Amino acid sequence: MVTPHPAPTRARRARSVPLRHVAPGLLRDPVRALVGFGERADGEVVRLNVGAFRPYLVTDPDHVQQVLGDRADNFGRAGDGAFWGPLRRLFGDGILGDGPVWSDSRRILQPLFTARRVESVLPRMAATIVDAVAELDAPARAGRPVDIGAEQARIVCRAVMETFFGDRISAADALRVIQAQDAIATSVIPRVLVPFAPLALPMPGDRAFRDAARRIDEVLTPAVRAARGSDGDDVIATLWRGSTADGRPLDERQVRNDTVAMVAVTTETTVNVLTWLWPHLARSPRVAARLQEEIDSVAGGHPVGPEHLPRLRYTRMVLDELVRLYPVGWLAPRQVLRPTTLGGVRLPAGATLLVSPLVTQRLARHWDDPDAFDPDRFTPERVRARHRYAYFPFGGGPHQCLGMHLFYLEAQLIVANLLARYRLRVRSPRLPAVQLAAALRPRDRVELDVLPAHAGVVA
Ligand code: HEM
Repeated sequence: MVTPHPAPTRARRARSVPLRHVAPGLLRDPVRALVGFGERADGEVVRLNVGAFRPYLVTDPDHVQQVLGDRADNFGRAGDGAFWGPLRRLFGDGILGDGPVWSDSRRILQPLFTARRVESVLPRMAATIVDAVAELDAPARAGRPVDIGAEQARIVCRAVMETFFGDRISAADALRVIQAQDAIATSVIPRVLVPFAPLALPMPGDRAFRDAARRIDEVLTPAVRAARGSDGDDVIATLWRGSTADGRPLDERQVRNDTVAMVAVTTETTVNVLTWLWPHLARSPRVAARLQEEIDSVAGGHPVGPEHLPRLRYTRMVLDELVRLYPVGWLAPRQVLRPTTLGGVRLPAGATLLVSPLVTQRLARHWDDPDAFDPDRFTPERVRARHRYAYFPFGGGPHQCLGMHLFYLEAQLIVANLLARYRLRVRSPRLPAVQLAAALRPRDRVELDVLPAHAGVVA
């Protein structure tokens, strides 16, 4: 049922939070500055006074629920507004958009990522992950440190390209796409920071963005064309077989747009978020010991497969805590479609709302000691006691993330297999700084020494 929209008449204007309160920190420590905005809002819908750009910040779980879920029909994701406008130059219309085109893409892609469907590909995915992890034997033998972000990218690309893209894109090509995505993520920052600048106005980063988008198309367009008319239950063949609500087949543009989007979301999300795990474990020896103990007792030093996952409960809690602190989809901007009110505040049509799991998930009014890494926040009792939208790393409502099941199962397999086979030691326990690009990503590399967990590993 759609909740009626409150009449805009009796509402008040939003309180304004001026930029000078937080500007000094915005460049130095953007996460702290954004959470600072959220703390100042104190649960109200407030207006951020960022020069010409004056979006509304929505932090309270009840309000988030209305925007993303209950009243999502009045808060659109489409438009050339904050964030999505610049990214549309790469992803076009499709699964990362809104309206009828998005709805066709969502209906076609959703069945590929249900819990059941992901579980059905798990045996194959687990075998690939076990193999890809074992390639770390070489640096372990040589005593050579590894860049764990690069290793995770290698492991994820192999696992996902095989199971969701039917090997139509080689792991090497997928790594090339990831490199171009890295360039996209950083070159789009000026436009994310100055969201009111028209796209026609040249800005720093535009050329790098265009070059990277071209490199992505050079890899993915041939794969898209080759898959036309073929069988298979992979992402690209499924898109070609899909049709619009009025029965027309998708055109090449939409298949291309959705392929580019799905390669991006299946790769950089998991790769980026896992990078923070290792320094956090080094800084929280009790968490590290409990995680290791669970993996050892469940898998007994053997490769970890799908049959072990239901018993890796603490591993799952560690991942829950990781995406609380580092929700890759850190910002979900929305546009008000018809005048309405939210939390007693008047919202005109066209206004931009900023909903951010990064902010709500670090607010002291909802989380004790919010910056501490504490997986025990995710015991079933504590989860039940919390508002559904105090924690929404995967969004909610009609645009809820398609990849949630994939993320948890894949990440559990990667982490558990790494720790079943090796002892990983970070060279520095310093946490990588957070870069707020199109997705949230670590600004610094994390280097690890790889030691064999038992004598059988490095013969
Ligand atoms: C740590 C991992 C991930 C996080 C934190 C995450 C987070 C999110 C969030 C917050 C949204 C909602 C955006 C909005 O409401 O505007 C979203 C959407 C989406 N995610 Fe994820 N995601 C992750 C991994 C994945 C993976 C592995 C996939 C692969 C299938 C994926 C596919 C998608 C898609 C297709 C959408 C758009 C859905 C739609 O608009 O209908 N995500 N994700």
